[in-house]
Amino acid sequence: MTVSSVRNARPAGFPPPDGQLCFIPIGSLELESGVVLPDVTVAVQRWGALATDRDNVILVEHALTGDSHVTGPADDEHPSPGWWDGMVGPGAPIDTNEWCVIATNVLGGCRGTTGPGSIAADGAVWGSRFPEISIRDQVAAEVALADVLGIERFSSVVGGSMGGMRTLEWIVGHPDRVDSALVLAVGARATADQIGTQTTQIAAVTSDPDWQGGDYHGTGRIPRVGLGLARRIAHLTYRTEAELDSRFANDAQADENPRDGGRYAVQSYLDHQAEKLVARFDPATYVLLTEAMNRHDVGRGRGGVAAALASTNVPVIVGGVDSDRLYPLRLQQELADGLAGSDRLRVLASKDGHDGFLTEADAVAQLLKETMELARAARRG
Ligand SMILES: CC(=O)SCCNC(=O)CCNC(=O)[C@H](O)C(C)(C)COP(=O)(O)OP(=O)(O)OC[C@H]1O[C@@H](n2cnc3c(N)ncnc32)[C@H](O)[C@@H]1OP(=O)(O)O
Ligand SMILES: N[C@@H](CCO)C(=O)O
Repeated sequence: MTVSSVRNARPAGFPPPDGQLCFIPIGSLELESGVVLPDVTVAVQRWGALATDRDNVILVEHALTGDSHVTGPADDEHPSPGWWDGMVGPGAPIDTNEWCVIATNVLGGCRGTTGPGSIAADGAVWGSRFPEISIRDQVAAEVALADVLGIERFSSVVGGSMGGMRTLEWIVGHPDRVDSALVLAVGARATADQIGTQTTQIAAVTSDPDWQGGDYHGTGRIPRVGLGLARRIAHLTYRTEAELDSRFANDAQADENPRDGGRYAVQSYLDHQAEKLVARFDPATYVLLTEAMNRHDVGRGRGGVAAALASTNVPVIVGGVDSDRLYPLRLQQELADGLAGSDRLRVLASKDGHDGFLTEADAVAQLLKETMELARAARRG
């Protein structure tokens, strides 16, 4: 569907405005690989009212293990509180008195959008038959969703980490449909270090005997041990050496002795992070999305990173965390230098490393407010 035909499209079943989870069919999706994925459904939440001419919509993009639940408490539908709780709402940095905010669960996800744990047309779980996807495919699903909802342009697209990858793909691949953006804690392409740690995480999951080639759904055996190991490896890359040492040093976990089969405090902490993820996340989605991040390269098929970044002039705020060892600041500096719509790099000071894009609420709020200024200026036009 072209942009001009979207302008007059009638939104069928626009998501309710109260953050309630709803499911929107978007039809078939042709992937970058040429494979056609049929009957795709996207899980969506919405906050705030849609303006009459639909020119006030903000798209918020979640990271690897997030979902559409950007804000609000945990409840029956949402096992965790919103991952940017307080950033969206009346009077919040993305003020729903002004903006209509939409968040999706990513293509390939396990929180309502079609993914490897979904049922295919033959009535069986997709499992290992689910095709490989790219970050660009994830954005293609969101473009199709926007078409279905009759949203011609987003006033802003914002996200960090894997959400930042999708935001970048939006402004480079669809600059005519985005008025402004916030790109946080990410780079233009996957680095060797990221691919190294991420392929190791994938190996942890797929070498679990319960993985069963990816066809474990419905067997009663889930590769929980492998996913837990992957999360422990990942979590270490999300934090910093200094923060971990200041919290845990070489302490034993309370009432345990590592010399006697007990655990270190940091070991117990990682066990806890692993248990929490295993309780809420599908291992096949973890593998699929991690491989999509390995392939992230905004320059692919566009003449390389520099040409891709130079090809868009969407006004954009680029931010990074000073202690991020997974997505170090040099990667955001490259974005800030290469994107014509960026004036300079914003640096968030944090002890938390990559997770700073989730934990540094005041600094993130400030960047969101700056981004909303860009969106407002474009809306005033
Ligand atoms: C972008 C997204 O969408 S992701 C979706 C939400 N994000 C996640 O779930 C990511 C996984 N978690 C994280 O990355 C981080 O925990 C964050 C970013 C959510 C929060 O970071 P912080 O506030 O710094 O929390 P921190 O890393 O200290 O973890 C605290 C938890 O560790 C537990 N903990 C601390 N020390 C120990 C220990 N020695 N042994 C066991 N557990 C411990 C705490 O009890 C707390 O548990 P709880 O989360 O169940 O309440
Ligand atoms: N804590 C984040 C890290 C990845 O950006 C997540 O779990 O999605």
